[in-house]
Amino acid sequence: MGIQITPSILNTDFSRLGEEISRISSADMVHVDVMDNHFVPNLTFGPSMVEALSRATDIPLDAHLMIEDADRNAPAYAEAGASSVTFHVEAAKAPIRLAREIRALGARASMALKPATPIEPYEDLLPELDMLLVMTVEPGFGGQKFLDLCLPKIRRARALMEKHGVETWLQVDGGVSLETIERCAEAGADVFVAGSAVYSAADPDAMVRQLKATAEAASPLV
Ligand SMILES: O=C(CO)[C@H](O)[C@H](O)COP(=O)(O)O
Repeated sequence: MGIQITPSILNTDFSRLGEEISRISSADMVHVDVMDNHFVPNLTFGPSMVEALSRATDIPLDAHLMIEDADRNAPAYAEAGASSVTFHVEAAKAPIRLAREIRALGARASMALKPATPIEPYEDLLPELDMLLVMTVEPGFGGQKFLDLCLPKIRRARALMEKHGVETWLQVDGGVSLETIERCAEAGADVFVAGSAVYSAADPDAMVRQLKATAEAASPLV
């Protein structure tokens, strides 16, 4: 699949989301940050918004669920039309069963790790996942500073994927910009969420293309 850029719409104008998405036509996916005001101290979208967005664009929706009780709540986002559904392992009681349920509903199953959550206890889950998300900020808000301390985890995750021989995508999310994307790509990430970097640019679509070219130049995978 190569390098993918998935702009986050978290810091856009929610009163005109369709237009905001039409400004990033080069995006590989649209990253939809779902927050429940419990798992994180912020509140955003629910399944009905994902369903509405799926009608507003042909770009696949990448739903990142920062919500409690993922086992019960995540399948609704696959049913709502998200192409990829990411649950947090910290909020899931039975991650393997949940990943299988998401796949059975026709979506890509993905699991996220907060900055302090290690990958090693979950390496046997990798064959069950289409994508692993390594958070590079504390989840909850856009516009935060990239945490360099997460880079070793990205490297370890890539090494574990090679060890298990899986095709799982490795996504990074939080503080990704032209300044930080090279470090993530060099460490082995291949899917990049970028919110403020894209939407604060004068031409968001040109920024998507520039981020992609920068990551491609730095990636050992391409
Ligand atoms: O998951 C998130 C916050 O919890 C956002 O996707 C992320 O922070 C994107 O915004 P930015 O690129 O501005 O950091």
